[in-house]
Amino acid sequence: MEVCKEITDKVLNVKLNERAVTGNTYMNIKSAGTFKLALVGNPNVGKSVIFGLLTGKYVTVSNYPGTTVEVSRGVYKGYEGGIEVIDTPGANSLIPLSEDEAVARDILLEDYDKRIVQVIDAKNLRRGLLITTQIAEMGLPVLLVLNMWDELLDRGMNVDINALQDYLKIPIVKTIATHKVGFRELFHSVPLASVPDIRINYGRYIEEGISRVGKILNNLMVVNDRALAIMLLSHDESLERKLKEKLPEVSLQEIAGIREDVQRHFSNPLGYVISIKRSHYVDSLIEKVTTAAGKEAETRPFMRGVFFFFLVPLTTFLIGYKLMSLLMYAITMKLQVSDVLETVLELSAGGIMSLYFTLYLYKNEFKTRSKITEVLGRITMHPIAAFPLLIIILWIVYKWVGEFGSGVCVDFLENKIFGSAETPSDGFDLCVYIPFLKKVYTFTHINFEGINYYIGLLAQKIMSKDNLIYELFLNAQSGLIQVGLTYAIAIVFPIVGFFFLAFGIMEDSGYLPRLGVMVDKTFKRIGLNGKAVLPMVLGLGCDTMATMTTRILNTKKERIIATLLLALAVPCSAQLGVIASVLGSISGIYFAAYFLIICSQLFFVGYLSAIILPGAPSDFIMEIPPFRMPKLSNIFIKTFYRVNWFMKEAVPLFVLGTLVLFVATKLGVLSFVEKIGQPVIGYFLGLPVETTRGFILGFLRRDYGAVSIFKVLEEQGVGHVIDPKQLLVSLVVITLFIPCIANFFVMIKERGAKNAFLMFAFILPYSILVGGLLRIVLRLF
Ligand SMILES: Nc1nc2c(ncn2[C@@H]2O[C@H](COP(=O)(O)OP(=O)(O)OP(=O)(O)O)[C@@H](O)[C@H]2O)c(=O)[nH]1
Ligand SMILES: [Mg+2]
Repeated sequence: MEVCKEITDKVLNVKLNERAVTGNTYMNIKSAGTFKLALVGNPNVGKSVIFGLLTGKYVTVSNYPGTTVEVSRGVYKGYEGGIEVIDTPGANSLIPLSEDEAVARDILLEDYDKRIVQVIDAKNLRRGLLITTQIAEMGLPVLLVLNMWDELLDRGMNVDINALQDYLKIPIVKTIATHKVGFRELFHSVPLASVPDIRINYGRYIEEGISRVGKILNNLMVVNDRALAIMLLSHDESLERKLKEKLPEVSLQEIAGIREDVQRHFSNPLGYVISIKRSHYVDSLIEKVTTAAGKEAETRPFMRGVFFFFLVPLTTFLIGYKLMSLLMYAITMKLQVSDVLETVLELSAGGIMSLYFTLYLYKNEFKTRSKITEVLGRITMHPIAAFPLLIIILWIVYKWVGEFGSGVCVDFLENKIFGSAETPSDGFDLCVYIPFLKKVYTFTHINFEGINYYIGLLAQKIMSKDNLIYELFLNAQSGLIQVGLTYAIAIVFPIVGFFFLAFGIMEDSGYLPRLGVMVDKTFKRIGLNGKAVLPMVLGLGCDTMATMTTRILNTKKERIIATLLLALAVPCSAQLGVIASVLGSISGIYFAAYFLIICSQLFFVGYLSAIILPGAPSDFIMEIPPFRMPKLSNIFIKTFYRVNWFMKEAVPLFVLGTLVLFVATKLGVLSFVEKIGQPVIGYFLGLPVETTRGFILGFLRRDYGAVSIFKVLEEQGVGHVIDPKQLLVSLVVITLFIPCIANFFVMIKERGAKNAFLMFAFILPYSILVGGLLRIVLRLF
C-alpha cells in the first residue's frame, strides 16, 4: 500500500508540476502538420518505452545501453492524419563512435520536416544536455522530455523545469514512462517544439574555422552549416564519408586544410577542445537549475527486514552449506568421514558464511539505509562477492532452462503431447509435485495418446502407411509433421521460451552491463571489451539477433571478432538445450568436457584473431544503469515477441530441412552424399556415416542437426546405447560448425559478403579439424 501511495504522490507531484510547466499554451492539435517525430537521446533513458506508448508498437526495452540498434518506425494517431514516430538507438554524442550511434545521428541529417523529442534521464541531466547543445547547433526544433523523474526524486534531487525552460526557450515535460505519467503533456507539447536558445562561443580560432568551413558547405544539408562545420572540425569521419557524395574532393581537402590550420593553435585534438567548451556551458546551466530536494528514498521497513534478516542469512547459509558439501564430496573420495561429522561441517560452513555476510551487510548497508536494489547492484560489482553470485545465477538458469525447460517440459511436450504416429503415448497424469517433501500428488489420469498418433490414425483411414504422402508427413526419420514440426514446437519452443524468460530478468535488472565489468579484462585478451558481453550472452539466446547487436561495438575489428566468435563458438539456447539434455543424460562429465572445449575454442580463436587482425581493442566505456526490480509485464511481452520471431524463423527452416532430407533419401542422394562424406565423417571423425544427415541439417539449423545426430547415434549404438565419445565429438563439431542459415544471412548483411564468406571458409574446416583432434585425444582415455 505504501508503495502505491508513494507512486501516487510522485505521480500527482509530477502532474501538478506539468500543469505549471505547460499551462495554457497547448497548441491546436489539429495544426500539428505533417512533420515526423524522432525520438533521440542517450542510451537507456526510456526512448523505446515512450515509442511504445506513442505508437502502440512494441520494441525491445531492456535495462542496458544499446538495446535498440536499428531504427523503428510507427505512427502516433493522436494528431489528425497521424504522424510518423521514429525510435533511434541511444547516442552519447552526435559525433558517432559506433554504428548504432551513427544510425541515430543520420536520422537527424535526413532531409524532411521533423521535430525532435529528446529523451533525457532526469537524474543524469548533464549527459542529456550535452546532446541538446548539438541539436541546437543543427537548428532543429526540439522538445525535452525529462524521463525517469521517479528515480530523480528517489535520489533526493530536483530540477527547476521552469528555470530550464526559460534558459533554453523550449518546451520541457517530465515523465515516468514506465508508469505512463506525463504523456498528456508530452502529446500536447510536441507541436510547440522549437530550436533551443543555445549559442556556445568556441573562441576566436575555432569560430573562424567554423565560418570558413561554413562558406564551403553553403547550405548543403537540411541542418545548419554551423553544426556540420563543428562536426567536421571535430574530425567526424562518418560525416566526411557521407559528404564525399555531395562535395568535390577539392572542397574536402580544403576543409581538412582549415582543420589543420585551427588545430595548430591547440595542443589537444579539436574534438576534445569543442566538447570541453560544451561541457562548461552545460555545467553552468545545471548549476542554475538543479537543487537537492529532500532526502533519498528508502526501501519500506518490512521489505528491508525480510531482505536483511531472512533472505540474506538464508541464501548465504545455503551457499556455505553447498560449498562445503562439494568439498566433502571431494574429500570422501579419498578419506572416510563419518556422516555426523560431514553434516556438522556442512552446517557450520553454512552458519559461518551466513553470520559473516549478514553482519557485513548489516553494518555497511542496513545501517546506511541503502535501498535493496542498491545493495544488490553493489554485490554484483563487488570484486569478490560478484563471482559466487555469478555461479548462483548460472546455476539457477541451468535449473530453469536446462532441467525444467529442456528436461521436464520438452519431455512432456515431445512424448506425451506430440508422441509418435505409430504408437500411443499412454496419456499422462495430472499431478502436482511438492518440492521439499519430494512427493507427487496425482489428481487424475488423462487419456491423451499424442497429436501425432491421432493424425496417424486419421491418415490411415484414407491411405496405407506405405503411401508416399503418409511417409512424407509421418515417417519417423524425416516426416514433415512427425519430425520437422514436432522438433520445432516440442523441443525448440520450450527451450527458447524458458531461456528468454531468464535472459529477460537479467536484462531488465541491469545485471548484464555489470557482467561486462567482470569480464572486461578477459575479453580484452580476445580483442573485445566488456561491452561485448551483451552480444555474446544474447548469442546464447539466438546468434542471429546477437549478430545484429554487435553494432554497439566501437571498432570494426571488435565487430568482426564478435561476429566470428558468435558464429563459431556460441551455441544458441535451442542448441545448447538439446546438447545439455543429451549429454547430461549420459554423464555430467561429458557436458563439462563439452563446455570446456567450446570455451577454449572461443578463447583460442579470439586470441588469435586479436593478434592477426589490425587495430587495438577500444576502451570499455559504458554507463552502468541502476539495478532495478524487473517489471514482469515487460519480461513476458519481450519473451513473447522474441519467441514469436524465433519460431517464425525456425519452423519454416525445420520443415524445409525435413523436406530436403526426405527428398534426398527417396532419390538416393543421401546415400551418395554419405559416401562422399565417408572419409571425413567416418575415418577422420570416427562417426557412423548416417550422422551426415545431421550435418546436412546443421546447415539449416544447428539445433536440429544436434537432435538428428543424437537420434542416429542412438539407433546405431550397440544395443541402442550411445558411445559417449562419439556423441561428444559430433556435438563439438556441430556446435563449431558453420552458423545456421539465418545467422549466415545476417552476417552477410552486417559484415559484408566478403567477410561472411571468409568466416565460413575458416569455420567449416576448423570445426572438423577440432573434432578430429578431439577424437584422437579421447582415444587416450
Ligand atoms: N524507473 C524508471 N525506469 C524507466 C523509466 N523509463 C524507462 N525505464 C527503464 O529504463 C530502461 C531502459 O528503457 P528503454 O526504453 O529500453 O531505453 P532506450 O532509451 O530505448 O535505450 P537504448 O535503446 O539502449 O538506447 C528499461 O529497463 C525501462 O524499464 C522511468 O520513467 N522510470
Ligand atoms: Mg531503445
